[in-house]
Amino acid sequence: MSEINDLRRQIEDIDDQIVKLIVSRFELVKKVGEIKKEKNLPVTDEKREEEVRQRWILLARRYGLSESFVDTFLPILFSYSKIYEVNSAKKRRIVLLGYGGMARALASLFKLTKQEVVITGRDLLKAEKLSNEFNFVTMDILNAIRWGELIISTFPPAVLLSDFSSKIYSNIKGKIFMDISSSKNLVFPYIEEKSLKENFIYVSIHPLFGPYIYPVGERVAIIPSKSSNDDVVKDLVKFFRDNGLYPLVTTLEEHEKAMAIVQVIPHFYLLALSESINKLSKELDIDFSKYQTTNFREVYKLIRKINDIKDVIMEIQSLNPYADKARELGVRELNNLYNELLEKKK
Ligand SMILES: O=C(O)C(=O)C[C@]1(C(=O)O)C=C[C@@H](O)C=C1
Repeated sequence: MSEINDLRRQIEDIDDQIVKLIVSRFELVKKVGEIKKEKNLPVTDEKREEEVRQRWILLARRYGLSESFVDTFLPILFSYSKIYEVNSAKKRRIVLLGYGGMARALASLFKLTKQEVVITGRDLLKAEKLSNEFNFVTMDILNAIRWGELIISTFPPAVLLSDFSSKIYSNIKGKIFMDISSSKNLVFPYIEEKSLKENFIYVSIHPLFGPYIYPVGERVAIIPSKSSNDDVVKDLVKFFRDNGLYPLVTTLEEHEKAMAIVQVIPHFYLLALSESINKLSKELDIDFSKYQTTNFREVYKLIRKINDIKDVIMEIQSLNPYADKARELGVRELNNLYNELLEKKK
């Protein structure tokens, strides 16, 4: 036993050093973040991440560490580096409409950059619960939009198109309003028209990440409308960059096409895959959880994630204008593969 204890003491010594070294690394990363902010550069530098990864792989080979350790550890290290890199940004009066997962993700970023945030919605108790999590403030909707300067709605499309939201649109003259819908085909023209009529500035955004906190370095698509000019867009690009995201200015059409590729098809396959796995395991009467391969574990993680946000996923499937085309193609490709494999058997 004393031998184990002795070894454990040595392990603890090494842990002390690892933690100290990681913190020293973060201190340096923080300085990189300050320079990037001065130079208006985004937090994420994918090219540099690949360079760092290649160095780590060489080191791993030299010292006999498995490469899979590198590929598991480095993404975690990078994601925490990015949190350290986000500094306080110019203070804006931000109103978050809604208190779901995406509101929480955005609130966590605004906490890092020390923004002034009011969280509101139809249920003020729920709004208050989220506000308390980040030490922000809750007000009723009308007071909040009177106070705010940037209004970010996390409401679903049906709410954005309702009389309830019309009341908001008619009380935000001169302010910037953003929605975060994944499919914008219905809501964009509707809010754009409202913005021209009610004299507010509409810029549609789509955070390209899920409802997880501290999404530093993730992308956000920005879609200008007829009521926004170049200065507003430039200001928002800087705003999102300073708040730790990677802004991408695009058009409504390009956005919807891109989402057909990166959301509609993958979600469609994953939902079908989820059902197929469940049904086959029942039919064959096998508890597959005992037999998870590493790849299966990754795939199943994704399946669980998308099942958690099934409402949003079904909404995208029904609202994206290219969804029918994407799904038809998806089914056709499955059939082709099925036939190809059948042919091989003959
Ligand atoms: O070198 C940089 O630019 C950093 O910000 C540091 C670092 C890292 O942790 O090594 C973190 C994030 C970037 O995406 C790339 C690399």
